[in-house]
Amino acid sequence: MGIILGDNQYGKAENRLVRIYRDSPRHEIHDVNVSTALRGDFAAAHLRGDQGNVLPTDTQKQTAYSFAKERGLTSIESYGLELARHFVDTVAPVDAARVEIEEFAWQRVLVDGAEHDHTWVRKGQEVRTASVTVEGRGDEQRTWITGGLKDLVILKSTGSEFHGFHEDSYTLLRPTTDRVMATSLVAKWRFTTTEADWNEVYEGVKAILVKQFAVVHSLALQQTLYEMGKAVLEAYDFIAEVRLSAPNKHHFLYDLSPFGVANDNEVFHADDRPYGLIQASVTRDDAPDPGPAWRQYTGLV
Ligand SMILES: O=c1[nH]c(=O)c2[nH]c(=O)[nH]c2[nH]1
Repeated sequence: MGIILGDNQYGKAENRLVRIYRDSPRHEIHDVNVSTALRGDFAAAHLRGDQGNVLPTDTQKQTAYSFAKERGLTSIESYGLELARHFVDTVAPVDAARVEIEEFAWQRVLVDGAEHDHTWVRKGQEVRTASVTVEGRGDEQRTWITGGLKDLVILKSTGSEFHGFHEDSYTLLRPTTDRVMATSLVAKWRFTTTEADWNEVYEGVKAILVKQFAVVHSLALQQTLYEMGKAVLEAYDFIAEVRLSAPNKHHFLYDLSPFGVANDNEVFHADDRPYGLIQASVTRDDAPDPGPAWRQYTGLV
């Protein structure tokens, strides 16, 4: 029997970094959580404790902070690309680098109706995400970029049905033609370009996802997810695939009949678990192979 080392990767996870642009009185802020991982020739470290090929995770951290100034941080996709390329291009044992980033949004405070230059409140809304994977050097170099969002909590109070489902001897669920539909959406999309107006695309994709959730008359969360992904692919020809994961945040009609009180879809128990977890990927039929685009490091993005 032989024992071999399998897939491995290592890096510094969750560097909390805030980059402030203060070149004019109106400052800009980017509040991110960056994780870097290196893949390559690290067998000696695992098999013999030989660190000769190992760029310390501390160095990866220092690079992440310095690059926020040296290379800039105006979008998480472009910043991730700079970092990932740097590790692959300059560290010989590194075959591939994976950078995963979460961005927390801040909203300018309004003072007397005007946006303040250097004060924000944290937006409680969704977290923006991105991953960049760079493999190989020179002409052989290949790059995969994904964008995304998570924790986008969204609810519609009608326009959602669920009936006609398969029933067996364990089925208790009653069909409904009018229910609350709510989720905390996780969406990820895979780019086929390495150059885009990343911030504009992010806002555009988010707007499409939200609009579809609102306007699609839903016969199931599955159908809504498909329509959301499809609309994104129709709008952006440089996005090849959209992956969606949506917990069905059940709102159960509360039984007020013991009190002789009518409840016509007005009072609900918002249950937190268990929840249906609906996941779907929507892809172009000619999408290029995803390669390592979805090979995760932290699992946060
Ligand atoms: O949109 C839904 N999809 C399901 O698969 C499902 N299953 C369930 O019990 N409720 C729902 N709702």
